[in-house]
This record gives sequence, C-alpha cells and structure tokens, in this order.
Amino acid sequence: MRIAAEQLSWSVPGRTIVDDVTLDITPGETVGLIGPNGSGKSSLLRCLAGLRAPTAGTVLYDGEPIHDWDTRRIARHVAFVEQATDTDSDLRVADVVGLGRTPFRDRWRGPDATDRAVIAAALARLGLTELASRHWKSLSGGERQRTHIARALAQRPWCILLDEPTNHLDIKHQLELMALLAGTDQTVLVALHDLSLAARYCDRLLLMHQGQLIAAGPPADVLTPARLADVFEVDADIGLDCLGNLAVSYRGTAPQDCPDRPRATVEPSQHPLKR
Ligand SMILES: Nc1ncnc2c1ncn2[C@@H]1O[C@H](COP(=O)(O)OP(=O)(O)OP(=O)(O)O)[C@@H](O)[C@H]1O
Repeated sequence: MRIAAEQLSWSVPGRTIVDDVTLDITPGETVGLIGPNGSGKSSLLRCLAGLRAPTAGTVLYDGEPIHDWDTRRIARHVAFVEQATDTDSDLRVADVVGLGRTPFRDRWRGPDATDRAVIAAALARLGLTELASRHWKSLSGGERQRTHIARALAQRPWCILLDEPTNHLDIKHQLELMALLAGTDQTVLVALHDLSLAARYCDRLLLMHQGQLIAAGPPADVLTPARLADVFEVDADIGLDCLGNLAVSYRGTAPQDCPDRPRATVEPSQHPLKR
C-alpha cells in the first residue's frame, strides 16, 4: 500500500509543528524517518496514522484521502507502534498481542482459530512465545516493546508505522527487528535515532528538521557530513563498516557558530518532493 502526504501541516496555537510536508512511500518500501529531538517525527507519524487531524493538507493511502475513514477502517490498513505505549496492566502478553485482532472482529466475539494462529505467529516472530502467559506488568522495557510490535504484526496491516521501536531493545533484538522490517512486504515508515541502523536497513531516509521534511532519498544521499553538522549539530564521518554498510562515526558535537562550515539545509522551495 502506498502512503502519501500532500502539503501536510499540524499546528498548535502559536506554533507549526509539522510544516507543509509532502511525501510518497511506495508499496513495500522500508523508509526511515530521521531528525533531531523535537523535529516533528512523532507528530508526523500520528497524522499519517490518522490519530491526529492535520491543520492543512491530506494523508492518502493508495491515493484515497483518509480524513473520512473511521478508525476501524484505518486500523485494518495501518498499524502504529507508538513510543512508550502503556497497556492495561491486568492483561497477559498474548492478550496484548490479541488487541491487534480487534479491528477484524465483532465487539463481543472472542478470538477465533484464525485470530489465535495469527497471534501465535506474531508472538513467535518477536521471540515472545515463552512469555505469552506472563502478565504485561511483569515485562522488562524491551519485552514490552517487542510485545507492542507483535501486536502491530497481529493486525496484519498493509503498512506499519513505528516510532523509535528500537528504544529499550538490546543490540540483538535491534538487529532482528530491523531485519524483520526490511524483509517484510509491508510498507514501513520507522522513526529512528540510530543513523547507522537507519542507513543499513532502510531503502530511503526522510530527514525532518524544525517540522519540515528537508531531504529524502537513499541513505548515502541523505546522510552527508555537512547535513549532520547542520541538522544534528554533530561532527561526523560517513564511511563503510567492515561489512560494507554505510556507517556514521561521530567525532563530537559541531559548533553552531562557525561561519566557514558548509550549510546543508535545503530551502523548502527546492525540496525534491515538492510539487
Ligand atoms: N500537543 C502539543 N502541544 C504543544 N507542542 C507540542 C505538542 N506535541 C508536540 N509538541 C512539540 O512539537 C515538537 C515536535 O514534537 P515531536 O514529538 O513530533 O518531535 P520528535 O521529532 O518525535 O522528537 P523526539 O525525537 O524527541 O521524539 C516538540 O517541540 C514538541 O514539544
């Protein structure tokens, strides 16, 4: 499924937080959403997931504006793994994953054989089978995060939006999750802070800065030292790791008052995705 946004903005009184964002993610792509703290990634994801009504512009799934879709219809197409989601503490892990089946069944009907098979597959995919009957409240941060990702998979969505899903995960689970996202046929948009992880597993990167989408393209095009200095305020080298993957090495923070440093910010009017 194709996800697009046309001139999408979201504002609060006195401030535009998502500013005139136009993007187009093709079916099956794995796209990384990067940008410093407060650049608007979560706000953009919430607009794309239909959880927040944009102040201006449109979100389109396969060319169809979603503003008049109800939440059930959206949930049958898109799963959203938010940052730090909380869940009713009485539930067991399998029940939390089972919440992903809610859009597909009548309110009063319990899980059927299909639901149970989908839930079991999602638990297995995230390595949670042995934790299935544990109480949610007893899980570690990483186990909770994996449970929410399994819940999203149980939705069997066409698209998955994830907001920093590698938070709390150890390195093995970070690599496993990113390989899973890169290997799925579903369309994936994933907000990430680890730029090397983003470069390694994503087909394309979208770079947010101060609410605007200022660059989009293959990781090697988006991640340049000048842009990292300008947007992330770090002095970094971009090279290849021992496996030949693009990797970012940080020398330290970059002084922002250096007049000789190249500026990398793309003017909104020159943005490659602007029509
Ligand atoms: N409801 C709101 N009211 C006022 N300001 C808000 C609201 N929601 C978000 N913001 C502000 O908008 C900016 C963007 O927030 P957002 O959470 O989208 O950024 P982010 O790129 O996801 O950041 P992070 O990397 O820290 O998670 C932040 O400065 C935040 O404080």
